[in-house]
Amino acid sequence: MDAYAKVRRWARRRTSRATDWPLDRLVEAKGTRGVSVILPAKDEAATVGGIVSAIRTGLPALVDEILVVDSRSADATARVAAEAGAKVVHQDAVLPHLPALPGKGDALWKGLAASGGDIVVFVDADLRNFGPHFVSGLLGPLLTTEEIGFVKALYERPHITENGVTHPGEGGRVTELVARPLLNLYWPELSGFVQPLGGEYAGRRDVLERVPFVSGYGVELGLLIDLLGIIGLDGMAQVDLGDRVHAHQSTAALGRMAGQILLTAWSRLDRQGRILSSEPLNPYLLQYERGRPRVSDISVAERPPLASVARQKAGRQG
Ligand SMILES: O=c1ccn([C@@H]2O[C@H](COP(=O)(O)OP(=O)(O)O[C@H]3O[C@H](CO)[C@@H](O)[C@H](O)[C@H]3O)[C@@H](O)[C@H]2O)c(=O)[nH]1
Ligand SMILES: O=C(O)[C@H](O)COP(=O)(O)O
Repeated sequence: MDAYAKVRRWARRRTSRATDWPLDRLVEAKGTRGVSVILPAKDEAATVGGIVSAIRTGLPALVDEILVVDSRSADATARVAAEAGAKVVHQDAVLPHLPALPGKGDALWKGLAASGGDIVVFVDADLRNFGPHFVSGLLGPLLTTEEIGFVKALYERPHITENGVTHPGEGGRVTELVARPLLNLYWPELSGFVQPLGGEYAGRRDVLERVPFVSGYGVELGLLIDLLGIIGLDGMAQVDLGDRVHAHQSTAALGRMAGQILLTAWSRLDRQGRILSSEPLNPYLLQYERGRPRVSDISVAERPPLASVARQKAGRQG
């Protein structure tokens, strides 16, 4: 039996390219719906301004709100983003009655809470080759196909070394070494997503508010798995955006990211009743830096579906 027949059928039906979605068609399809673009940003002063400007000047008729969530930056991220024309909120200032949590997933969830669009696009703030097609491409299937509730980007990912040497197709190490094997093991229906960990995706607010957001780097894997349970594979699509160039993290940092992704997968297996956990998982990771041991806390917490949280406390305007 061909285990991937369903995935191939889905991929044929639900994969498109950014060039399939011309702007005039999208603006017409948008109608009166509001679109918010949310950028989680921790120390991204070097890139966030250019991305905000490109969205603001390139997609004035398509994007109603650009929101940068300053994720405890130590640099000028907030100022640069505001000067480029974004609305900026600090991660810990949104829903401040809740205990603060660190991490990208929490920044996204706070962005969802503080934004107002009917359709929400998430874009990483460290992209080096951003163009407006990142946003318009993701909006294409959502604005034109009622049954689609979530759209994920796919792209080619080079690995660029510190000396500037480019290795085409070698980016996405955690994707290839951890996420893809995990998905194929336990959720093979999701194996058609070419970039399951990519930070660029979009969804309908009413869909995104029905799923939890893992606080750290497990957020993308958690969303895919949880959305599969809510809207099914056919409610999801992917769009080819071409190439994506971003800032690479060290191997040790990617080890901690991989740990958070494994913890997220484990929590979903547990929730789905697919494992019997007799003792709590160890939330620490022991790594060796040039032979020297270093222990990191890689634990992840979770935010509940936003719909279950009092809306008036979200700090929304209007
Ligand atoms: O505590 C944090 C950490 C990161 N970020 C931002 O999140 C985005 C992506 O973070 P980054 O550290 O650059 O992640 P990558 O190494 O690029 O990891 C990839 O894989 C992760 C795990 O799935 C995804 O979350 C990322 O979007 C994806 O690009 C960037 O804008 C960061 O500034 C935050 O807002 N808060
Ligand atoms: O998605 C991933 O696998 C991580 O972001 C690592 O990507 P990189 O290997 O391109 O840095």
